[in-house]
Formats: sequence, C-alpha cells, structure tokens
Amino acid sequence: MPRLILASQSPRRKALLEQLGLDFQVMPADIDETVTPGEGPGEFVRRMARQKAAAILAREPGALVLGSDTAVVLDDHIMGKPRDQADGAAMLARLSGRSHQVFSAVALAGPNGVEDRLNINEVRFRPITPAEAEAYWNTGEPSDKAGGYAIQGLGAIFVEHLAGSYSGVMGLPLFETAALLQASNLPILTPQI
Ligand SMILES: Cc1cn([C@H]2C[C@H](O)[C@@H](COP(=O)(O)OP(=O)(O)OP(=O)(O)O)O2)c(=O)[nH]c1=O
Repeated sequence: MPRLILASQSPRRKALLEQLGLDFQVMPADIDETVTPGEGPGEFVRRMARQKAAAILAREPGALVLGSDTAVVLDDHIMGKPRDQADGAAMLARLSGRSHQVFSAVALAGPNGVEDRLNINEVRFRPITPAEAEAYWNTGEPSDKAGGYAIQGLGAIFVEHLAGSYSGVMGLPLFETAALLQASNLPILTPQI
C-alpha cells in the first residue's frame, strides 16, 4: 500500500484526518498563497490544495499526498487570517449577524496525477459585540484561523446555523477526502484480508 502524507502544518487537519483511522505522515508544504487577479474563491482554494499536494509529491515520489485549503468568503471576497487584534476585531464585526461562506478544497496527488474536490458551506453568525470580539481575540484562538474564528473552539458560540459540513469549515472536508482516498483504493471501511 502506498504511503499516505498530509501536506499541512495545521494541527486541525491532522486531527480530522485521524478520524478516518488511516496511518499517515505530516509534511508542511510551503507555497505562495496569493490570489490571482480575477480568481474566484473556489478556483483559489482548489489551486492551493493541488499545489500543496504536488509540492510534497515532488519530494516524496511514490507516496499519495493530500493537500487542503480553506477560505472564509464574505460578499465574494476572501478573508485571510487576521494580521493583528484590530484586523481580527474588524473581521468579526463584518461577520456579525449575517451569513458567510467557507470554501474548503482537498486534493490527492499520486502516481495517477492530481484529483480534487470542493466543499462549500454556509455559516450564519449571531450578532457579536465589540467587547466580545476583544475578549475572543484575547483567548488566542482566532490568530491563525481563516476568517478569525474556529468553529471547533469557543468560536462555536457565534455559529447560529451551518449548512454544509463541520469538517469542511474546520479545514479538511472528510466526506470529499474519503471519496478521493477510496477512489485510490485506500482502505476506509473495507474488510481486511
Ligand atoms: C473557519 C475555520 C478555519 N480554521 C483553520 C483551518 C486552517 O488551519 C486555517 C485556514 O488556513 P489554510 O491556509 O487553509 O491552512 P494552514 O495555513 O493553517 O495549513 P496548511 O496550509 O499547512 O495546510 O484556518 C479552523 O481551524 N476553524 C475554522 O472554523
């Protein structure tokens, strides 16, 4: 069976992939994550996921490599990770009391090329006061998260409604990931002989 590698530095993605019960290694992929002019959020996260997987496959030929990317999207604009407290507070103010989308892509690179899947989620936040935004920043949770919140942490208190997949919002859409892995004959819920 080929070696499976997760091309990510994100502890959240590692924890999510562990849910599938497979053995894998983790190797961070360092790529340029700049949006190309005119590129839509779906195209962007798919391109990033594919590039992360391809970058590690180039170093580890013979392996199967998963790459993933997540973007929080408000009014068709991609929100990155907050630069500082003021940026984090501004992001939460914009997300407050309305819906946004979370786009997550996963790609699998291996001997047969690269395949990817796109996962799109709709998340509605309750209104958030400036005092709450400041207190939330001070927990340390938002700083390395797209959109400046974590659904798997205290940020869950803002999530009034989710249409989509929890794992997709958190960073690795497991339905789509399993579909890619099963198409490459990795054993998920298959009897072992
Ligand atoms: C919206 C949201 C994002 N996130 C995180 C997942 C990702 O780690 C991060 C999105 O940034 P990414 O650039 O997709 O990923 P990353 O830089 O953390 O990791 P790598 O590129 O090495 O795979 O935001 C959450 O943990 N919870 C959430 O609810």
